[in-house]
Amino acid sequence: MSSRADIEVAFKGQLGGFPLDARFAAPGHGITALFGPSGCGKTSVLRCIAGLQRLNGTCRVGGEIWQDENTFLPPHKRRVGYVFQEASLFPHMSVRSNLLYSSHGKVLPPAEGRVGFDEVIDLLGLEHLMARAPQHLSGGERQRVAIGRALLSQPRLLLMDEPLSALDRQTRDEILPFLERLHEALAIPVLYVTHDLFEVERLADELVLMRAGGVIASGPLGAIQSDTSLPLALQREAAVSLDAVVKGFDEQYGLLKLDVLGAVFLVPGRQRLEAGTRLRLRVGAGDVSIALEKPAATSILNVLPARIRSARTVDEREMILVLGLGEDGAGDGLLARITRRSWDVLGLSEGTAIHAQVKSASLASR
Ligand SMILES: Nc1ncnc2c1ncn2[C@@H]1O[C@H](COP(=O)(O)OP(=O)(O)OP(=O)(O)O)[C@@H](O)[C@H]1O
Repeated sequence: MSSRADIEVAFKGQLGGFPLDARFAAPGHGITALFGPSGCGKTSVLRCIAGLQRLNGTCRVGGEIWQDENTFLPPHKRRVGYVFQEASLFPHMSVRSNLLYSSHGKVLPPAEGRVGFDEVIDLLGLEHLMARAPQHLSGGERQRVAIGRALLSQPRLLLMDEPLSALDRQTRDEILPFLERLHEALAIPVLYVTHDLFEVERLADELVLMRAGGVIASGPLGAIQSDTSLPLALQREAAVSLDAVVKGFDEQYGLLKLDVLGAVFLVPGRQRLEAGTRLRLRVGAGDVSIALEKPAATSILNVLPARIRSARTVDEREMILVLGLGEDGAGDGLLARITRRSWDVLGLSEGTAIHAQVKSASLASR
């Protein structure tokens, strides 16, 4: 049974003149994003975890001690897979040989707990590229091969350092679904460094917020997104990511019915999806408004019973509210950015039962 503390890191020291003091715990499954502005120390934390940079501290992964006051395992004993911004493939080897590098050119037979060769090829869509040389691959294809090679080294932990930031937007959008599929199919925990909130919203299960060499908060994505004491919820583009399950499809209007905790959303769907498919919904704080009564006639598709969990003033004009979906407010959380005037005119307070009107919610497959 995995627990939140399957990955525990704490590093403290100076990198040149830069003080790093970073401590967090993360579960041994899913994607944990390390998010923060450029130069806040994200890469340095990954390098410390990989054993490539040595600072005082501790690092425990899945019950193994990689570093503590008495231990410092060298990088090759840590079993990490590392994916960098730029894919560094061996130029003289085919895609297939690159993928099989860590198993000395051999496809290992399937075994319990081992990432299978065919599975990786399939998940990353590499079948048709196997005989190619790296110089004949697009940037996105190269990065997919680099991810495959890292996975086939059978890591206990996959470290990804801005794996999409060297790619143009279109290529990034092509790769994201592959990362989402990996995340569904494989049990290897991933620490994913990014300064792109969009990637966090789409991929992360857990979030470690970093600033100036330190960790200001860490925990499940939804909890961090909707913590109004943190900077994320106060940003203009604040949003929550909801994990939803397809319940049905309205053929006539092309609408997907999606279950989240405490509500059912109707969202325009590109295609019919199997009931039970998992999707991620993004709901921006600016797309949610509040009604005390259920509006009798509205063009808004999603008008959802909810309760106000908490509220915080952002500036002289606006407030940010945390809502709990459902009549009892015990479901998933939403953020709503409203004016202070509306708060006063509607006589809102914490605990008030309201209707959340969601003007738009965008979909990403999981
Ligand atoms: N070995 C080192 N010697 C001296 N300074 C270092 C060393 N490693 C990192 N630094 C400094 O530590 C700070 C944090 O760097 P780091 O690359 O970890 O940040 P980051 O959050 O990953 O940034 P980016 O998003 O731009 O990659 C920077 O000021 C960097 O110059």
